[in-house]
Amino acid sequence: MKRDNLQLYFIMGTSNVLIQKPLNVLEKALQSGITMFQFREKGPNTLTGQAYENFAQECQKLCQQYNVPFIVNDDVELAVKLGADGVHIGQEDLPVSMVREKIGSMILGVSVHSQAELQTALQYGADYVGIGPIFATSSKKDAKPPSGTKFLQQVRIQYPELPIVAIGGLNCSNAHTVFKAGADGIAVISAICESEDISNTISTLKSFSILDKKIK
Ligand SMILES: Cc1ncsc1CCOP(=O)(O)O
Ligand SMILES: C=C1C=NC(C)=NC1=N
Ligand SMILES: [Mg+2]
Repeated sequence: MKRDNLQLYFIMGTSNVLIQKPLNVLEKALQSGITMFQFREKGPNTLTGQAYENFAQECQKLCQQYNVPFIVNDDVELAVKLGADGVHIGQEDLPVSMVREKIGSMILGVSVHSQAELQTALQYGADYVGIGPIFATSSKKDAKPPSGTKFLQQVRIQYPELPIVAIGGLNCSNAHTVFKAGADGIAVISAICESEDISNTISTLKSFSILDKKIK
């Protein structure tokens, strides 16, 4: 995984897409240039069983067509079964050590909210860390309170080379702040799922990271 893969990391499940069809939203996002995708089918009235697996497979197929890494949230078994490009786990999921054993050299992303959680993630060779929620979000029911960019800045200073993606309430009007704080990329759900113009939203979100590189 290259740090650039994290630039615009789209996360979606059926519960995040209100009107359009989830697979149409994903295809549009892939055509518009997302750089990584996370399958996150979680929460009330989401797909289960064979339908769940089929949906994941459809998403994976689309990502393969556009040569974009396909990451599975939480469900390590599914990721291994599908031969996904990676998994993303939180601290409440399987212990990071066990996951690394199960997935071998697949991409391993870990959510971290504290120095202790960061050390655990690094100890077991996380390929990237997810830091957030930066701002308030309604896409994750059990999200912790918004942390702002303080912890993000701290981690960047401590680990200049660590791939970091910021997440939580990110959109076209605030994404620039997390790139300035040192994130390699942003992870978004609603900014894309609820966008009136997905390609415009995506090109705007991506512009901040290129812009910041020039400014730096
Ligand atoms: C999965 C997750 N983890 C921390 S916040 C969040 C939800 C992000 O969704 P949105 O981009 O719509 O705020
Ligand atoms: C909670 C999360 C934090 N960060 C990322 C990238 N994905 C998640 N599901
Ligand atoms: Mg989780």
